[in-house]
Amino acid sequence: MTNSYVIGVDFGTDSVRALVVNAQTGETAGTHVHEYARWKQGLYCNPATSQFRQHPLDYLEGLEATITGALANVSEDVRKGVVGISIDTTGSTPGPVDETGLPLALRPDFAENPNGMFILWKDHTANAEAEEINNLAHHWDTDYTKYVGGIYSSEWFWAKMLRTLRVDEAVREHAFSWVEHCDWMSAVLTGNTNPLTLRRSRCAAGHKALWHSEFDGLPSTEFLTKLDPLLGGMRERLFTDTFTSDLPMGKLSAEWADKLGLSTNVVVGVGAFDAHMGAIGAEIEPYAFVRIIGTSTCDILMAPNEEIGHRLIRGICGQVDGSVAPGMLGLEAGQSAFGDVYAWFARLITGPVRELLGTEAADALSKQLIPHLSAQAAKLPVTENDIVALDWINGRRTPDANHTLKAAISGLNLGTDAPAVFKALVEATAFGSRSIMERFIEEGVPIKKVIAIGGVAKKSPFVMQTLADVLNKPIQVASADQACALGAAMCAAVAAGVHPTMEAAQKAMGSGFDAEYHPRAEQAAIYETLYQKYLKLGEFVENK
Ligand SMILES: Nc1ncnc2c1ncn2[C@@H]1O[C@H](COP(=O)(O)OP(=O)(O)O)[C@@H](O)[C@H]1O
Ligand SMILES: O=C(CO)[C@@H](O)[C@@H](O)COP(=O)(O)O
Repeated sequence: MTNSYVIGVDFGTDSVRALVVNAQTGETAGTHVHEYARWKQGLYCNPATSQFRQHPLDYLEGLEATITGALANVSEDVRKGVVGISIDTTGSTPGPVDETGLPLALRPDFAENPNGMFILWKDHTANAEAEEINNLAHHWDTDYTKYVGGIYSSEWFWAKMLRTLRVDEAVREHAFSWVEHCDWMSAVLTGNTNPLTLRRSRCAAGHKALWHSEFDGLPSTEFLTKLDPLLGGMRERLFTDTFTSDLPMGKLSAEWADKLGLSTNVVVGVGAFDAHMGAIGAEIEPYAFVRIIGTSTCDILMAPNEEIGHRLIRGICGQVDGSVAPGMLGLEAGQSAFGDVYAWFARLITGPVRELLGTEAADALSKQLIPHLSAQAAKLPVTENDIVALDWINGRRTPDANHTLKAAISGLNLGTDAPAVFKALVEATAFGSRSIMERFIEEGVPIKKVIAIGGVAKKSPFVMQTLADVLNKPIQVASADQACALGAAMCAAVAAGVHPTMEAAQKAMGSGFDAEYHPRAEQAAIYETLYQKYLKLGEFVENK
């Protein structure tokens, strides 16, 4: 049998990667990673106001660089054998586009305007708009938030669009429609970016844009214009149908086939979010809880529609038929900051070093800091009197989204040193994870196993052991270094017809697990007490 190959492209927060994978065996034939040049310089962002924007040129450059890079050293047989490409991205990361589907920032008049760019998932500039959406939805005939946990978040599509239309007259005038990053990227490869006809992802639409078949698609025009007359006509300029990622978006355009050195017969699959395709790559199965642990966490659970579909799960990021695999309910939750909590602490320490001793010293320190703090923190005993911290440094995504919340650290004294604070921060991220797990269980969704993927899961045995102790459950870490890109490749294999179902693609292409963390009974018992303290501190901060 001749082998066919598929390409999975994973657009993360800081970088994008592509994997060329044998669709029969799952073996990697080529890979390439690219960092976003403008993002790396901090352009168009202002962390103090929670503004995080990404320029579409960063994405286009990354798309070309990663695919050509991943194909650079493969044989001619492999290149000719490529039959499909699928893309995942972060989300909700929407941007305004003109009538041709061109992101406004690609027009000369918007080239430097952050409001014409993609609004990254972690941008929380639309807190007020999210609150308005919640207030209106909770008093409307149909509560449009019911399938997204009952709370709309400022990380999502409508809040970001509404806020941008309000604050920027030029965008208001020129934004014909809006697209999610995952939809635009896949559309670009097909050459059809027309916002009225490109195939929109079920995953993005259902989890972030309040799309549901029960609502005949998006919320009604009455609802949207009541929210703000600025949204008048927008429903018609968006979409009614949505598509699951087993389906093709189209075929590679002549322009991109030429750029990438591939054929125009290559199928481009419908896009989805990184976490959802990552869950496929991590061989998700019903009631497995897959945690993508990196800058943030995104937690994905999949359950048969007939078993959970009738139940509304409170405070999560949505339950969407087909957001992971067709025919299954995909449930999403997560933490707005996980590794970002550690990154913040590292910046706190390296910041003055950078100013006083220069970049070289700060960079050298920065490289070693988290591994060093982890090693030191791992030596500390776990006691009931330890420092307790909250992980809400970028607000709380779940349970019960609230991005106005802030983090806190309690229990410091003159003896507290950096490893002790770092340990408390790691525990805080684990307690945040525990509260998500508890919510699923309280709502009647059992968790049969925990699987982890993502940078932190791969890099930090200390964090993973702490997490296993706090959850008091074993955690399996998927072997794939790039589980999201591998999941995208599996989706491409189904969209291109190599495998009939996601399950079949997982079976053929999955790479299993290479580490397992087991809870340590002594620490797990102490963490029961510390978790109660975490909940109490959270209650205090939330209600003060
Ligand atoms: N050794 C480490 N231990 C714990 N966290 C780490 C370590 N190295 C990096 N991180 C964290 O990993 C996060 C990046 O995760 P990664 O999965 O690589 O990226 P992304 O979230 O963009 O996909 C950063 O927030 C960083 O603080
Ligand atoms: O929220 C989602 C998906 O719904 C993620 O895209 C978001 O957490 C970003 O993930 P990363 O931490 O950059 O991997």
